Amino acid sequence: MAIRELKVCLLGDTGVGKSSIVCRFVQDHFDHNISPTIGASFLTKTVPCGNELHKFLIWDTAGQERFHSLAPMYYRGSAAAVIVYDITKLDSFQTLKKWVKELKEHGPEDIVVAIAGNKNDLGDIREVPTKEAKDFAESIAAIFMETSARNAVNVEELFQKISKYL
Ligand SMILES: Nc1nc2c(ncn2[C@@H]2O[C@H](COP(=O)(O)OP(=O)(O)OP(=O)(O)O)[C@@H](O)[C@H]2O)c(=O)[nH]1
Repeated sequence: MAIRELKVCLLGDTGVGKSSIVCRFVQDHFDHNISPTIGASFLTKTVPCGNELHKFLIWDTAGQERFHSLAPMYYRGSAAAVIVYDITKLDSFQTLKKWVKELKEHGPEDIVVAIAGNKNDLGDIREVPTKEAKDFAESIAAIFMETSARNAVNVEELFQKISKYL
């Protein structure tokens, strides 16, 4: 079976759950005490897609502001970017919009953008309405999903969608 390599990077505010999403996807594991990423980390996972195998080469970037300038190294050359916000933090949705703008200005022209509203297990303290995020995603032709790395909701599905798009 042919193996296709797909480079994907994760972007978004610190603490939104980028590493947790990757950890759920790659290892099917969740860690309440996961440490903030320093610089970036790299993981891979291979999944079947039709007659092919898709090998995701995943760059999980650090969301802390001091690492912002490193991000272009990871999104340049990426086939897809997953931009993550935390549904319980309106600020993280504003940060997501800044990432969308930066990708538009400096990212690869044909990059597939997926928006993930993470921590949807915390719906009772939600600050970002689903409709607002969905409408925004539609306006930029991005994939949209609300996920929970903790409860393994829509994480696999998110990467499957990206896989199909690519
Ligand atoms: N309730 C809940 N907590 C989550 C979820 N995903 C991540 N967390 C928690 O949120 C915190 C931050 O998660 P990380 O995965 O380190 O966030 P990050 O976006 O990678 O952060 P940086 O590495 O600093 O950019 C941790 O305490 C996680 O356990 C989720 O789906 N639900």
